[in-house]
Amino acid sequence: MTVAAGGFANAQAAEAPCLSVSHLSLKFGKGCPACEGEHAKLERNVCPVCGTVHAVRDVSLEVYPGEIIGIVGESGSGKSSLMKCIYFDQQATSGDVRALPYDGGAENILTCSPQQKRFIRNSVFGMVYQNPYLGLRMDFSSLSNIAEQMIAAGDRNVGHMCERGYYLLDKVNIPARRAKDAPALFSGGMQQRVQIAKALSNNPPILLLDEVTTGLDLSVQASVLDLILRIRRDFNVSMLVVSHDLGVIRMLADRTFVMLDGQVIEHGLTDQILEDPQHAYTQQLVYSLL
Ligand SMILES: Nc1ncnc2c1ncn2[C@@H]1O[C@H](COP(=O)(O)OP(=O)(O)OP(=O)(O)O)[C@@H](O)[C@H]1O
Repeated sequence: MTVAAGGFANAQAAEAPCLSVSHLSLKFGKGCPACEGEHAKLERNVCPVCGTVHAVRDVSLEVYPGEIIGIVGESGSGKSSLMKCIYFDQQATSGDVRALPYDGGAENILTCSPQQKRFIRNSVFGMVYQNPYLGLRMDFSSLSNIAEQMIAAGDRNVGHMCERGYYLLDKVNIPARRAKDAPALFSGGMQQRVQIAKALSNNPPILLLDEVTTGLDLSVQASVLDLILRIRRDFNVSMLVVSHDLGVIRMLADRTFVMLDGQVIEHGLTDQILEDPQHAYTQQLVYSLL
């Protein structure tokens, strides 16, 4: 198993996407002839005949090195399910996902063994959840949270873990004097910053961020968004950012995919989507932002 950390050295690799998702689908239920295939008839994302929920339908996207891709859509559109499938929190029903940093993208990582998936989760991806309770051990110190992630990737050098922990906490603006405090004692914005530091522990080339600013005060939200942009610049990581808030996507994403009822209904450069939305739903989203 090999992983190229923190971006790609040669120009050829920089041309290739670091993450490719092809025809990814996730359904809850068995499906039936009425809801499968090209002429499927669904009510929103639900089959009116068998009740199967088609949470993600045939989604394809590519993320290039150093790029931030935004996924936007209303609640229930399938954004989080898509992210969960990529990070193996949820088993996709079908599809193909390749990560260039993992064996040069030779394998569909959805079909990897549990051991390979653990490696990919620890070393190729860094995950930041909306709910910090999912990403952090609230009663461990912030330093221990980072060390835990490094141990999971095979690091056993206490000095190295400590050094990296202080370095990353400093990068996310957590002062050294709070490094031994548990995240349970921190504000929501600080918890998200510790989650970001933990996600960066093993220098993963791809960060996955799921509604990371939802529920935070506006000023705290702005500081976390600034931090994310700084992290992209300093660590040269690619990011997949999920949010229901087009304002967040506008600030972060180079390209944007709009999801509705499990499908991508529109995608393009974020500026293009904002200036000239084509789909009626995207137009509604954009006008509500003005
Ligand atoms: N375990 C499950 N069983 C059945 N349906 C599910 C399950 N998990 C999710 N869904 C459905 O899948 C669809 C997509 O959900 P998902 O959470 O991905 O949406 P979302 O766009 O991320 O919305 P939110 O931000 O509210 O989570 C929704 O219709 C949801 O009800």
